Amino acid sequence: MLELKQLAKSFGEHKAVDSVSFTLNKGEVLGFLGPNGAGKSTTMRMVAGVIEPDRGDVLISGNSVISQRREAQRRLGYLPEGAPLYRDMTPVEFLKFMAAAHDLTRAERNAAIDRVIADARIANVASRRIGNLSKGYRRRVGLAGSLLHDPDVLVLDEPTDGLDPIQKRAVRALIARMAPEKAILISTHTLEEVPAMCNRAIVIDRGRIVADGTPESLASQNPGGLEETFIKLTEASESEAA
Ligand SMILES: Nc1ncnc2c1ncn2[C@@H]1O[C@H](COP(=O)(O)OP(=O)(O)OP(=O)(O)O)[C@@H](O)[C@H]1O
Repeated sequence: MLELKQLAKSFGEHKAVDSVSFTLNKGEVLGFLGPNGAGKSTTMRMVAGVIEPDRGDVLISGNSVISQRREAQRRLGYLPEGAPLYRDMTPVEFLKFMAAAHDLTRAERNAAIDRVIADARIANVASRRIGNLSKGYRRRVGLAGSLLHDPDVLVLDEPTDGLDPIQKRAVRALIARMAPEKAILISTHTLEEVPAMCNRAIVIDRGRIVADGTPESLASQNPGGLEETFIKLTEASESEAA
């Protein structure tokens, strides 16, 4: 469903993403892990077609984000880092706007909006101004927007950031419900939620993949579990940054 082919992006002299390749199949929920500045968001933004790679390509259900951009984006749901834009809209207005961008018919639109409001649990704030919502609710409005067109592939940049424990659990449950029909790529800094949410994990460091396996297999490599494996794989870049 999702294929990254030797994806690369530099900012000036700095290689943010350095030849990243992997394939994600239906039913896979991939935890995309790495220290600050490792290249996670840059990779996700290239997958979403927000920035162009210097080299490589991304196929979404067989469609290139470069040469078949519209078809590719039709099959992709993307939750960017941070809050959604359009702070002056209400969630319902934002979702109508997103539905129009996806060319949904009026009947499809209304059904889809009802579905994602329920899934993201935002009914109680649906008529308030987005700019006045808490960080967690804004995150959930963004998540609702990414799910509206029922995409094959979901790219979620820190979807549980800013959520309280109850809402984190609700988002994990939603991801688990959607997982069998989709390929889902999730970045997170919360390693404890990886085994609960993901059936595969990739660690990226200085723009390159340094580990790819199940959360259990990565955790079993060290007595301290996933956290110790993560630190060992990425400590060189931490000391470089210091
Ligand atoms: N628009 C940009 N211009 C210049 N440098 C950038 C830009 N976007 C990202 N970078 C740099 O590219 C590198 C990778 O950044 P990226 O945001 O992809 O990392 P990340 O793994 O998502 O980090 P974090 O966990 O902190 O969100 C960093 O060194 C960052 O400073």
